[in-house]
Amino acid sequence: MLKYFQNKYALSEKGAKDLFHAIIWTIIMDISFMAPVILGFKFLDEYMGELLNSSSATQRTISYYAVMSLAFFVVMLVIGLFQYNSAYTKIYEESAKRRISLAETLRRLPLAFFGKKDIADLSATIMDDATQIEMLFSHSVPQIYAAAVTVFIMGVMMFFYNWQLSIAVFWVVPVAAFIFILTKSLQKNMHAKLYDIKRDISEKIQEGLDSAHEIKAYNREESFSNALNTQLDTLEKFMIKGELLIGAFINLSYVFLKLGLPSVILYGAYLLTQGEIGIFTYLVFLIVTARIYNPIMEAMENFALLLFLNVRINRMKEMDKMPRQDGRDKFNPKNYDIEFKNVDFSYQDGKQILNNVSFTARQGDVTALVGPSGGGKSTIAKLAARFWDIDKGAITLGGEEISQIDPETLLQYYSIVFQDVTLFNSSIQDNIRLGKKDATDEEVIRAAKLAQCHEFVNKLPQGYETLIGENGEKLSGGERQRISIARAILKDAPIILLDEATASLDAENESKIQSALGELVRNKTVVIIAHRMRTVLGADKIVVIKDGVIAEIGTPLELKEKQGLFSTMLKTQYQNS
Ligand SMILES: Nc1ncnc2c1ncn2[C@@H]1O[C@H](COP(=O)(O)OP(=O)(O)OP(=O)(O)O)[C@@H](O)[C@H]1O
Repeated sequence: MLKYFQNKYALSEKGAKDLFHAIIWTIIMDISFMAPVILGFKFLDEYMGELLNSSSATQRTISYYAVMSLAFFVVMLVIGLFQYNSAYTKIYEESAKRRISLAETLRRLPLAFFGKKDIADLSATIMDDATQIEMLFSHSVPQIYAAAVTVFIMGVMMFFYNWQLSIAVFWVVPVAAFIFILTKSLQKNMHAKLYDIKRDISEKIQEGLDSAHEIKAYNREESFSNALNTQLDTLEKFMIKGELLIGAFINLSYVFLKLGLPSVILYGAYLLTQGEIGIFTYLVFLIVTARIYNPIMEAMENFALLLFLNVRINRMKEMDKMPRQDGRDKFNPKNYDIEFKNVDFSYQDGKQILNNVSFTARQGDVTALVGPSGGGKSTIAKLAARFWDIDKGAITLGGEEISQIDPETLLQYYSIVFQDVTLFNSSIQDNIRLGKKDATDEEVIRAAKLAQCHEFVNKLPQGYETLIGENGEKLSGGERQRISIARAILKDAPIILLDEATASLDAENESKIQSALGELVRNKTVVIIAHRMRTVLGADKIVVIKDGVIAEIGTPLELKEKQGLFSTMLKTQYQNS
């Protein structure tokens, strides 16, 4: 049973146990709620009997039942507390664990995953789905199981009490359940589709927020909001259609359930007139019948919600299956040479991007990756830092395969300066300090000076304390890039991965960044994605990548003399400059 809960609802072992306890306590609570009715009848039975017999015990009977009622009240209160604790407190604890485990899954996903995968989808799974699941587990799941067991127990008791009237009470249940089950696959499909539509809408909104500048700059506001409105219209129409269709079926099954009470009234009256049952039995059945359908209806409503839960749980299971990156925490490479050995690689879409790539980037050398756009240069740089795991071959650092090293441990040895600099909405000082969180103010300023930041920072109103806005929006492109270089200088990692994207900068900014880079790369293993031939000519080794394979490899001089792709690129760039 526990294993079943674990698999079906993606729970931890403890979570499955807690759910089981919650169900048991809800059953006890449901049954205890029937107790006042039974007690009431017992009282009426005795009291009326005593009244009719003019017995003197009436007063004692009232006191006895008053004490019993009080005792039941206390017992129900205690049961209620246990039920609340098991169904709510424990389930919220499980939910907190679930969120942490999802976050842990995210932490273990390949870093590059976050570049492509929609963040809206991931955050929806962690926050929204986890909240919905939490609600359903505390409010619905225990109630469904408990209702089924409670109604079964009550049914058996009633059957033994009077089987003929019990048939009048329960004949409607299988009919209503049958109609309800007919809608199950309809509801399942509807929930899955609804979930997809909602996800698309949140992705669209996220996209709008991310590219608000571009949308404005290219005057796309109208077409963007039209597209969003169309999606919202689809959602509305789909929800109305689904509600009408499913609502019709569900109401039909409720109507059938309600037929139970008239059945008992009529059939009971018949049995009464035939003298087969007494008035007391008739009344007991009438009152119990009036109550017994409520848990069944509640269970049906909850069951409908549960179908929605499946969609969300499947989404979580999907996330659990994503490729995780694990590895050793302990790593002391004997040197910082990075070696690619016959590496094949494809992204998740399966299209092969790199084919049999082999080269070594030696410690103390600058290794430049050059080649036509889309050839695979950035992919190689990202693979060198284990942003993704490769399909074939090996990538080693200091002779050890990086696929065996925990990514967080590995990244301690890297400073990465890519084109798309990410800055945080805090002070310049904090943004630089990201490179080394315990750096002193002096160290931060030293790195800023080396990265040619000090001058522009001093001109800002609050200097290093100046808040730079979302992703550094208050800074120029060159300034943002120099801050990211300062960060890398502060980190002082032995390996530098650098996307030298300075082509679009003005001459002054470019030369400033050049001198900052010169400082950064001194005596390190440097892999640079080079766009300008000036940098390339100073490199120790050039690797020319075209269509995912190494077209040429050698020193600048060797490649110039070879008169191949590199020499053509060199000439083209000189002609254009
Ligand atoms: N996350 C990704 N998922 C799927 N394909 C990708 C992903 N990133 C890159 N690609 C594809 O891999 C190929 C190589 O891309 P990459 O960015 O490595 O090339 P590049 O040589 O650095 O190009 P550029 O000089 O234009 O930056 C391209 O065809 C690109 O479309």
